[in-house]
Amino acid sequence: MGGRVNEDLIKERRKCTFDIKELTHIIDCGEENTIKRKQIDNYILNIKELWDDVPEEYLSHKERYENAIKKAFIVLKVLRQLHTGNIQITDHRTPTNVYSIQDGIFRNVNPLLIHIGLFWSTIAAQASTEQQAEWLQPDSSMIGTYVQTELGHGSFIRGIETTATYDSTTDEFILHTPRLSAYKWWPGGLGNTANACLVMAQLYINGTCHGLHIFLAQIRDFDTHKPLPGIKVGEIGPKMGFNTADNGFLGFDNHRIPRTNMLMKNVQVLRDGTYVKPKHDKLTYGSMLLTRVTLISDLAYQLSKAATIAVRYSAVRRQSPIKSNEPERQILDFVSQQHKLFITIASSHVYRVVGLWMWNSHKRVTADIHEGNMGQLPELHALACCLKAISSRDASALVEQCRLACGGHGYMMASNLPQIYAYTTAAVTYEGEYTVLLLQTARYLVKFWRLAAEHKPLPQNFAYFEDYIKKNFEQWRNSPEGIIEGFKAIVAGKTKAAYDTLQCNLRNGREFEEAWNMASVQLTNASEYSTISRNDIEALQSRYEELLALIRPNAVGLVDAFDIRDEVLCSTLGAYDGRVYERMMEEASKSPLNEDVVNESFHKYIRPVTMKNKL
Ligand SMILES: CCCCCCCC/C=C\CCCCCC(=O)SCCNC(=O)CCNC(=O)[C@H](O)C(C)(C)COP(=O)(O)OP(=O)(O)OC[C@H]1O[C@@H](n2cnc3c(N)ncnc32)[C@H](O)[C@@H]1OP(=O)(O)O
Ligand SMILES: Cc1cc2nc3c(=O)[nH]c(=O)nc-3n(C[C@H](O)[C@H](O)[C@H](O)COP(=O)(O)OP(=O)(O)OC[C@H]3O[C@@H](n4cnc5c(N)ncnc54)[C@H](O)[C@@H]3O)c2cc1C
Repeated sequence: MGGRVNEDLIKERRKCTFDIKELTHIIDCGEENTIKRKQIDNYILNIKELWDDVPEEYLSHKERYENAIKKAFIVLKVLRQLHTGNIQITDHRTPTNVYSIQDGIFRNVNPLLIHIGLFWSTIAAQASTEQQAEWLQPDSSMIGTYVQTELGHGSFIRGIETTATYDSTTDEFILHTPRLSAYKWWPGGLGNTANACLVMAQLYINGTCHGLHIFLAQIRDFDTHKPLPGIKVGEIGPKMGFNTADNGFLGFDNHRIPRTNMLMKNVQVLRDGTYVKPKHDKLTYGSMLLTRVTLISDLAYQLSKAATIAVRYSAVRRQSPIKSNEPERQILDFVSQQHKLFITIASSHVYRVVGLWMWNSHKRVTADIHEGNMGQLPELHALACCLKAISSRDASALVEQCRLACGGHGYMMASNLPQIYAYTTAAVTYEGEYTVLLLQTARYLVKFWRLAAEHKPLPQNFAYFEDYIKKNFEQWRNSPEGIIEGFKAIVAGKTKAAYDTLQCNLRNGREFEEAWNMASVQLTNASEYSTISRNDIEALQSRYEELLALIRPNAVGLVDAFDIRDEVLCSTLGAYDGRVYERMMEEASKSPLNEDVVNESFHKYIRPVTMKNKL
């Protein structure tokens, strides 16, 4: 759409007091990354076949999938070309990767997301060198997915019922789905797209269960794409979002795979059935750990999209004067509106920085694990669980806040805010449900509180538990250091309260697991523990309002610095030029209900009723 940029946005950009490009480079971790990102953006966004004539909301469930799969294979080809050209596109230090561009191309989810993101990365992390050499071929026929969750079990994966039984006479595993609740249910791309999968199953050798292991299984013929004998596979149906992801179900009827299809980097089953244990029980859960870490950055990016849309719209939208004799004001001038939006911008930066830090920590800990040192794994797991849970919950709440901040127009699909919300809120559940993950972190904290309570030595990271016990916390100070101290007090107080309840339940004769369940609200909820006083809260509130006023002239500059192209934002409300009403009218004209001046239903159903008495 050509035309002038909205006058209010022009003024906002003139008001900005910092160098927008400089912030973009900081967000991208350096100017060279910004340049690389823009090159990839240009390259991909110039592929004409990736753009829709009809907005995808008007397509049927089947058409949506077919449209998405067409695009997915164009993108896959590009990915392979870029890889061949040695362009590193999967570096999660920054959004300088092809994943962010996909948001625009699919306006939904790439059906190959799990193939690209989880299938290959799990093989790379958990298959032996020989297996990798065989499977990780650039021209592989495999389109895979990650198949873990079942109808009956998602959170409690030890309860998974699919079995992989070793048959030493044929040197094979027999994959089997013993009952309905054991059907695999949810994996992305499983419904129609994948011809292979990594399946999580209980390993049985000579009648002994060795717990969960990962197996590579072909499920469809590479040539005809028909399900192999003994495989029942299909798609699970429409969802709140993720509708192009063909999430699927899968059942095995004594399906045989070679022994060498178990992922054997960390654990092995030998030809004679000997089981060689891994160095750490939970290395099999490594893909979940990695995806949780990756998600923090992805959620930061979703927040930056929502903030860009809502802030630009709020600068363009004028409604009601503040003083009665004044013209109507930009809704961005209302302090309550600033409160809704600026927190979203800030949260995006927070999770971007934390996501990057976690990504680097993951790299470091993985390198240690390769050297046989598992020492840092529990802390990384505890942090990843907590941060994935909190970032997804915050992101979905803030995206929804941005949608509401756009009033009625935020309810339009063409604003793209409903789709961003549907995408973001799914992350609260998948890859470890919110409460379940918080309880994993609580388990870790309680362990160290027990050491503190028993006056045993604590690692440096937990020294503040001891400070709390000795009442060494300083009075609240309104400064970054003071805020960190305040958070430490909250964590220590919260952990102590939960620990005390746990102990009390145990003293009352409860078994540990039951006592844990009874304390679980305290284990997950924030509590009132703080060194902060009522006066401090009032001081903080007025400081906060001062800061809102300080940010106000830079609001549009701050979201421009996210540097998200219109083709990726896909929003009538958030485009760079701010021509909101023109875009809304243009989008409305695409509705199939506007194709005929009089819809045929009028003659069939309306007219016979409304004209009845007049005939
Ligand atoms: C890469 C490119 C992608 C980029 C794009 C990103 C966007 C992605 C978008 C969409 C993707 C959608 C993907 C969705 C995929 C899925 O959802 S796959 C399925 C995921 N499922 C889950 O996450 C299940 C959650 N449940 C669990 O993880 C486990 O059941 C549990 C951890 C809750 C409990 O496991 P359990 O075996 O029962 O352990 P416990 O007895 O509770 O604890 C035992 C000890 O093990 C430690 N531990 C647990 N997990 C880990 C781990 N991952 N790593 C290290 N350690 C672990 C735990 O702390 C206990 O330690 P202690 O005994 O010492 O206390
Ligand atoms: C969009 C989407 C994509 C997905 N993609 C994949 C995929 O590619 N591959 C795959 O294998 N899976 C996938 N999943 C499945 C996903 O990982 C699971 O849905 C998720 O792990 C939650 O498990 P659940 O559905 O069993 O929830 P449940 O565990 O049944 O949760 C229901 C409620 O019970 C509570 N609860 C459960 N256990 C406890 C406990 N111990 N203590 C306290 N409360 C508890 C939860 O907090 C929640 O409130 C996907 C899911 C979605 C929504």
